[in-house]
Amino acid sequence: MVQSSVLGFPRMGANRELKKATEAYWADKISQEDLLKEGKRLRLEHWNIQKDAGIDIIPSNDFAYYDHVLDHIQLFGVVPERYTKNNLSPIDQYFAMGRGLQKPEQGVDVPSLEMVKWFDSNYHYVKPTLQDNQVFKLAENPKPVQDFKEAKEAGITTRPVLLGPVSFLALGKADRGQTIEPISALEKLLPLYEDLLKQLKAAGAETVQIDEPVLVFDLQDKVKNAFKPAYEKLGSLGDAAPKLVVATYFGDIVHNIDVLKNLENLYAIHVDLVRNPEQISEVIGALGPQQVLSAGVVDGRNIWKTNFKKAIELVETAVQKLGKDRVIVSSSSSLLHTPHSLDSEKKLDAEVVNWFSFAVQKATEIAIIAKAVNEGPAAVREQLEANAQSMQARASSKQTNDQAVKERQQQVTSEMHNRKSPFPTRLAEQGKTLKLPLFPTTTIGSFPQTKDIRIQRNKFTKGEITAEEYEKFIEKEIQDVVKIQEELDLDVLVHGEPERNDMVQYFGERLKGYSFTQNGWVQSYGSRCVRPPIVVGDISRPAAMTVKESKYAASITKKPMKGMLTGPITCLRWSFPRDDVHQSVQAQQLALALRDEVVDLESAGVYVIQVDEPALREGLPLRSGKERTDYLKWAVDSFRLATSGVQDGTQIHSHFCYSEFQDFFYAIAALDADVLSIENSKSDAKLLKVFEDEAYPRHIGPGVYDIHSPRVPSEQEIKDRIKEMLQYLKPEQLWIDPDCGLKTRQWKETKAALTNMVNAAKFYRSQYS
Ligand code: MET
Ligand SMILES: [Zn+2]
Repeated sequence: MVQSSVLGFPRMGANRELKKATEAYWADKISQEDLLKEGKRLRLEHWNIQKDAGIDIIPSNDFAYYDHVLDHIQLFGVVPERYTKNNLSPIDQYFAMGRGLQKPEQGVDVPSLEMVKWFDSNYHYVKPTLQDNQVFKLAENPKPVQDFKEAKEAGITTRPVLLGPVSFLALGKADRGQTIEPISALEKLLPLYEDLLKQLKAAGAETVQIDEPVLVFDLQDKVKNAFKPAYEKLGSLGDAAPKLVVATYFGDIVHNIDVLKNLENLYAIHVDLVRNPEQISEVIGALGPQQVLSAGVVDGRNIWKTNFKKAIELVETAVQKLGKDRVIVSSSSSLLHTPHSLDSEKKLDAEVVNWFSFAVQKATEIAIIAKAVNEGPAAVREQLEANAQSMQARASSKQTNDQAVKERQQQVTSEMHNRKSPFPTRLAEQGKTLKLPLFPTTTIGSFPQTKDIRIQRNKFTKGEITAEEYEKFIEKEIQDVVKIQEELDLDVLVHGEPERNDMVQYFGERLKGYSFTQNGWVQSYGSRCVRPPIVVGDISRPAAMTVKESKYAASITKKPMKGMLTGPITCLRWSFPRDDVHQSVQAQQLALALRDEVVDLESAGVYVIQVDEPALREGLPLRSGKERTDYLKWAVDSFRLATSGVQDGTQIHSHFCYSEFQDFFYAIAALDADVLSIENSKSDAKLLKVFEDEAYPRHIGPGVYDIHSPRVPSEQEIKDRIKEMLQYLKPEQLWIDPDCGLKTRQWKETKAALTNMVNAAKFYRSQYS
């Protein structure tokens, strides 16, 4: 029989209970025991949901209190010494690596490990950080075994999920000052996997899902060559270990298929057939005579209902070649990237809600597809009919098509993508308007989103306060942050974004063509969740979106005020995009809406405008080639279309919260932004060399401190960072700013950190002028 499986389930809970519990724990409001209890409750709830949906193969160890890669870091003892020397409890050590820990009274002050995007998703994982003489050590009572037993006690036999050894290392890096190539440690790491697999088997696990998502990349030879021997070794454990299901997702693996050939001891291979359905025949061709195909046909990355007809056809193709016993129907990836359940959505438009499916519903879809294949369509006739109707209704809905938007798109010309003059001319003009000192200081936009802000916003949403009252409150907030920034003596101010619930949602709510959920939260990193809006139709801007607040902020200070917008690619990437129209079309619609906004800001007297594009890089197709070139072309075009409507004296900034520009530099340069702010505090300043090598002429503010952590960097630390930066960047080119916005921080640490930052900038200012 075809079996149904899920690769992973969202962790947060129906009402983000995990977020609430971890944050309460961090704030010393609940005990460690309470936190662990809540974790257990959530795991059980999620297993039961999947069981009730009819899923045959339910994952365990997909749950994590912060991040599943961080779980593996601790599991294998890849814990840098700075986190081990304070005798923290295991979970405190874990959180210290995830988010840093500063407890002066206990003499603890450690920054977090680096956190980066998980493939091309908006989930972030903590990077395994290795030492030159890395020693691995399997944790006692390993979490995957604990979780398996926990489920078993509750009567559910799960399939534990592990991140595979090759991916674990390939996704890691050498610690600062170390030179180890992580993959070189594979041989030392493998025995721990062997040990772990044996323990899982002893606990009763029959199969294990080993994720090797790096197989979708173009791999370095060293990594690629490491695969076969590693899995020959793990596969050779025979009955001493569970059967291995090697899972890949977010791309095709055809270019790496040779490493999986003739590994007869692998029980199954999982592939993402939503992204790359065409890989099915080659993957089937590479399977050995007993091996099983796990067919990922229900999208783990979006919220659209699965087209049953197509999915069933795909599974049938596999069944015809392999037989029912050698096919598993599955989610394409973990469902981590999709919200928990549609059940709590009471306010969605009735027409639109019928097009959606969240994690709980997707689990049911998987079970239905398996049933249709096993028992024939008649067994699920009603569901199939309802599904076909929904597909039909969406395709022909008025909500998806807007003629005026389409016409405007036809009128876009190539000149609309260019600023009036080249950068040197613009710089001179901007110098006259803005009169900035050397090493200008600024922040990235948001200031702490205090409890009070959230309370007032909630009251406003619920209609408990009037629009005027809310507006007054926002104005007061803006006054406060402007005053604080003036006191801190920052050079380019921001209004602090108090009116924004989220940098994408806020814009989505003001654009036509979008739909919103009440509770569609998706984990972004740690306890942080986002609620991506959903693009359902053609996009346009009925009215100005940010002008009121920015104009007000500019009116109450003599210093330059920076207007703050989210760029077209980020709006698109951090929404759930349509799957019925190419993303380049959606990006251009967003760009046109933002272009109007940029021009309106300028007309309102805002002469510095930052258009954030933190998602630009994550949208980069995972492999080089035509797909990537095409993406870069339309992504860069959409940014330029959005920002090129202004005069030379208006300064366009852009912001990216990552520093890996190596494969990407030309796109960043092609944006033609006057100033870039980038994340840099946790990476080697050497990465900035690319700007020097390429003689990048425009201005750059590499972040001087980490904003994910409450830790306050000292003035000296910031000076040291600036000094490193000056090895690669010219003084007249350098801006001083934090890595990213400060909305997740508290005021106390924010003021302290910015004071140190401004002092460090002033120090260099006096040195160089
Ligand atoms: C993830 S990038 C965030 C940029 C935004 N302007 C902020 O400061 O929050
Ligand atoms: Zn950022």
